[in-house]
This record gives sequence, C-alpha cells and structure tokens, in this order.
Amino acid sequence: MTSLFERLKSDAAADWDAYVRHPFVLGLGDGTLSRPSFQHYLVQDYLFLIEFARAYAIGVYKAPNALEMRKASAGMHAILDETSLHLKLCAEWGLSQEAVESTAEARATIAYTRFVQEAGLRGDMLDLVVALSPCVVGYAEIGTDLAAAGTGLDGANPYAAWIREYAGEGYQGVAEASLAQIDRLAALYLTQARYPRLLEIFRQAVRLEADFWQMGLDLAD
Ligand SMILES: Cc1ncc(C[n+]2csc(CCO)c2C)c(N)n1
Repeated sequence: MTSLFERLKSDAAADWDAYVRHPFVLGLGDGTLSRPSFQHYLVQDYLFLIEFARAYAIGVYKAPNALEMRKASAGMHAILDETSLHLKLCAEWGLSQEAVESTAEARATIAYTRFVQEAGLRGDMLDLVVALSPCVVGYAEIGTDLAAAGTGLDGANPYAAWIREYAGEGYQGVAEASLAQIDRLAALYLTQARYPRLLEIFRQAVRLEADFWQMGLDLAD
C-alpha cells in the first residue's frame, strides 16, 4: 500500500516540485546563491527552528501514547540541538546569539511556523505530523538531489557543508523515522473522510516552504 506521505506528495506534485526545485535550492546546488540571501535565510531559519521545536512540543501534548510522546520529545530536542549549528555559522559572520535572537521574524517565518502550530492545536497528532512533513522529508530529498548533482559537494561550492548535512546518513535517518511516524499515526487516525483536509494542510505547508526560500532570495522582512 502507498504510504500516506507518498499519496500526499503525488496529489500536490506541482507545489512539491516548486518547493524542492526552487531557485534558492538550485543556487545552493551550483553555489551561485548570493551570500546575503543565505545569511538572511539562516538567521530566519534559526527563528523558524525555535518555533518548530514548539510545534513538536504540541506533539508531545497531543501524543496518543507514551511511544509517540517520547518520539515527539526527542524531535523537539533534536531541533533545539540543530540550532547550535546555525549559531556557529552566524558567529563566524560576526553575528552573536543575542543579535540573532533579537532579529524580528520575517512574515514568511511567522506564516509558516504559526500555520504548523495551529494545525496541531486545532487537530490531532496526525494533522500536526502532516503539517510538519514537508519540512522534515523535503530537506532530505533536496539534500540527496543536490549531492547527486555534481556541483553540490564540490569543494568550490560554498554551500557544500549545508548540502552534506542534509544528504548525510544521520539526516536521512531522521526523515525515514518521520515517514514511519506518519504511517503509525495514519494507522490510528486516518479515514477516507479526513483525506481532503489532510491534503489541504500538506499543500499549504509545501507552499509556505517555497515562500520561505523566496523570503531568503528577496531578503524580505
Ligand atoms: C524552513 C525550513 N524547513 C525545513 C528545515 C529542516 N528541518 C527543520 S526541523 C528538522 C528536523 C531536525 O531534527 C529539519 C531537518 C529547516 N531547517 N528550515
């Protein structure tokens, strides 16, 4: 049987492609993305991750059993740990933790994170993990694609470390665990009647991911 994620991705194929093949992503892949765009993205991504960790905390609350509660809690901690990578890079550019934390959230950051949190607050844990999935699984797909593309891991590409991080075994394992989590929750909660609403949550989250790349490209606030 096709997994719920594969079904959602195939039913939102045009939006998914616009996200994973966004000009920002192509610029990471061939190294042509401007440094200010990447820096603007990374500072906003730090703010994004803090709110994303909060979305996992909603998952801890909404978990239907102790296994899912532990997994959501581990996810929250993993995201908080991921932020130290961002802070390290920002520090190399002369931006302190205080400077990053006092940066205002861009509208694209607010829109995406609050959308995901609200999907979890309003619904159950299946709604929440569907809203989270474009982020977690999409970055694994992007990492793999860019690493395979030739210029991605080239020593001359300034973004090779970023690509290596998401193409690496560690992160690929995180994405696989997330697919398994969606399938466990689908087994508990999915009905045919719920599918259209889940697809709508998924599609909007994918579009908000693409907007997040665009915010980086445009240096939008
Ligand atoms: C806009 C945006 N979307 C997705 C990710 C990737 N990401 C977010 S949480 C998470 C799980 C880590 O445990 C991963 C990989 C990001 N950093 N920024």
